[in-house]
Amino acid sequence: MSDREVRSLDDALAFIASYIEAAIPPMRVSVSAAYDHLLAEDIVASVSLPRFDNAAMDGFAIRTDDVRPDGAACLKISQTITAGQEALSTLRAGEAARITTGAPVPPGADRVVVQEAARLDGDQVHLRAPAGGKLHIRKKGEDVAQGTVVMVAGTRIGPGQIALLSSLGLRSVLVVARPKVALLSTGDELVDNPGLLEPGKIFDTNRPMLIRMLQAAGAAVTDLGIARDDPELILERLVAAAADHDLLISTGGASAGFADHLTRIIVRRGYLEFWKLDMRPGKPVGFGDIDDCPILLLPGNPLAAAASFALLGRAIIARLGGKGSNERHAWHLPVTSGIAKPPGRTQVLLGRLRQGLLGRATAVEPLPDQGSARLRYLAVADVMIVLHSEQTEILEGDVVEVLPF
Ligand SMILES: Nc1nc2c(c(=O)[nH]1)N[C@H]1C(S)=C(S)[C@@H](COP(=O)(O)OP(=O)(O)OC[C@H]3O[C@@H](n4cnc5c(N)ncnc54)[C@H](O)[C@@H]3O)O[C@H]1N2
Ligand code: MOO
Repeated sequence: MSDREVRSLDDALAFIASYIEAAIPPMRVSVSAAYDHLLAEDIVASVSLPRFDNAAMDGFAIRTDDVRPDGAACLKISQTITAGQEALSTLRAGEAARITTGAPVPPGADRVVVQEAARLDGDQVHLRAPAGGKLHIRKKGEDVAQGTVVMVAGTRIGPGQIALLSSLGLRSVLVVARPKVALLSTGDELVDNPGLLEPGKIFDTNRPMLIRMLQAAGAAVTDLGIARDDPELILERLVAAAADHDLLISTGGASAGFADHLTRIIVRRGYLEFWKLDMRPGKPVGFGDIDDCPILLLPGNPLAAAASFALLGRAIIARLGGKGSNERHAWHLPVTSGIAKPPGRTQVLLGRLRQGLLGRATAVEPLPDQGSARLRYLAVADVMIVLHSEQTEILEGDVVEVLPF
């Protein structure tokens, strides 16, 4: 496809979907190392949970047949079973087994009576087990039946998923490998370390922000630091990183100025597949490859970098992880005030969520002062509002697409 054909955001996403054909291969990791990864396989329970009938309370395992009609029973304590032991002998008529929570219920027993309802008397126990009372037995497979699909591919592994995987006794799981992304800031004006700034310099804003956005998107980030506006130096850094990364991302130098080198650099070692989209901010965004490694050129203005990363960078990373690049993780919410927008381009605005009951977002407030170089509202925003190319006048209460920041 030539760069002429890719003009809209949708064209760009379709291009990315066809360009990145193969996902990076999934990897097998231990259950604990799978934390925060996406599962790359369905998990089928190879065992039942609970694995065996066990006591839900500390007390006595009994046979209901031994309970008198008035709910009382006097039984001989024939065995003691604690959690971790095996229940070997069958409970016979007239017997009770002293048992702890989690211990296997002996064959023959069909009920556990809590110790608060029992009184010991030598090797006898007097207890009350009225009809209709709780059985206090956790039955084998009542939680998870063997053969059930308990997690599907694509699930993000959090603490709860780790709990279930561990309970099933899995040693390892197949997860989507984190795409390795190298990030480079470009610009003579940029300085990294807080301290005194020489006249004309500014602190790098984009890289610290993008590192976190990349990590949140599931990437393993290599920080390539800042490169001066020197084409040879920028090319050298990108070529070196292309060898062992799945994606390169640059910020700055993406537009048309005499010191904007990125588009010219790329064509020396690869292709510029598309450049400049009908989108604001983020218009000068570009995509291509260097030594067969895809590269995303983000514009230098911070909001432009954030918006184009949210729309295109996340799509590339999702694609590398095996997803369709058009499946954006977005919400839809009504806006609290109207927005005027020219047709024919995608527009991204910063927004703040309005929370309703239980912190649920009920609406989104478009924030003012949306110049793409302005920083103040970046710290107030929690989302980006994406207005599509065909949308024009958005009225208060109209539902819009909202992306997490
Ligand atoms: N003649 C034209 N000028 C510009 C155009 C255009 O089409 N024609 N497009 C404008 C738009 S839209 C954007 S967005 C910017 C994008 O420019 P570049 O990607 O070439 O970025 P730079 O020129 O290097 O920087 C732009 C701006 O952003 C600041 N910057 C850059 N990197 C960082 C960083 N890591 N942290 C903080 N700030 C950064 C830089 O100092 C500039 O102020 O171009 C417009 N111009
Ligand atoms: O696209 Mo630029 O991103 O307007 O600021």
